Amino acid sequence: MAVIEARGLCLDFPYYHIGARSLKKRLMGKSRLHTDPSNRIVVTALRNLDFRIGTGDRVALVGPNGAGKTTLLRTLAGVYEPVAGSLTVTGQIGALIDVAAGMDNESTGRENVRLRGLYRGLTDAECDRLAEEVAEFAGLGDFFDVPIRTYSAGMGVRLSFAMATAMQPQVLLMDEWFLAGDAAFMAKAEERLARLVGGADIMVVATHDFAVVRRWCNRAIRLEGGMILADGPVEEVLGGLEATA
Ligand SMILES: Nc1ncnc2c1ncn2[C@@H]1O[C@H](COP(=O)(O)OP(=O)(O)OP(=O)(O)O)[C@@H](O)[C@H]1O
Repeated sequence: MAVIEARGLCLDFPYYHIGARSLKKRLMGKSRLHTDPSNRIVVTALRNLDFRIGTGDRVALVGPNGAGKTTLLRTLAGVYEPVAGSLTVTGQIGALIDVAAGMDNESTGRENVRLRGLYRGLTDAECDRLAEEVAEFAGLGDFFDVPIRTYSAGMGVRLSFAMATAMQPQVLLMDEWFLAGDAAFMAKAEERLARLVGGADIMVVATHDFAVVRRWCNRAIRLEGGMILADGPVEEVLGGLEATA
């Protein structure tokens, strides 16, 4: 059974390159910036978050630009380490967050898929099958056997999507880029996405698109300034957001 539990979760980003004292003074008036014990400026991206997400929850992270949605997703995926509080994620994670995350630019599409499969503990034959399956869905033709640094943005999305959706996770974490494919690809992708979401115990998606929230989610967490302003059924949380828009 999959569970995500956060207690007093906090995350800061240090700004290493900001050294000038006058600049520091100017920035310090802003509420999310402060200095750490080493006198570096840090921005508080997530503040004191408490929540529990359990099996069956399809959660939308909503809120304005800079609210902390992507940072929270990446923290759930283990990309960032909290600076305070605790976070427990039980269940195998599948992340559709950064298109190129975990990919080697100099390797081909096929090599990248095989590497991912080996990392997940698949046998050689299973990796071959996985590569064939991804190749067919991504529809990259001969480009599947060319280094991925030569891919266009759309080709990168196709490969990442096909790869990320080829293995069923228990905890599915998604940023809204999955909607960015071309129309023909998305028509094909939607069915696969629905299967992936249906097969996951937990889904968390960061999005600005209320239609996406209403279609795919049963719960929404509203973030602003790195804090949780509301957490509950979709209509309740979106209603609060629409009222303040
Ligand atoms: N790598 C980073 N280094 C420094 N600050 C960062 C970094 N990533 C995010 N931040 C800061 O953390 C805060 C939250 O950003 P985040 O990207 O999580 O917001 P978001 O809600 O996903 O916004 P958007 O809707 O614009 O994608 C912002 O103040 C941002 O400037």
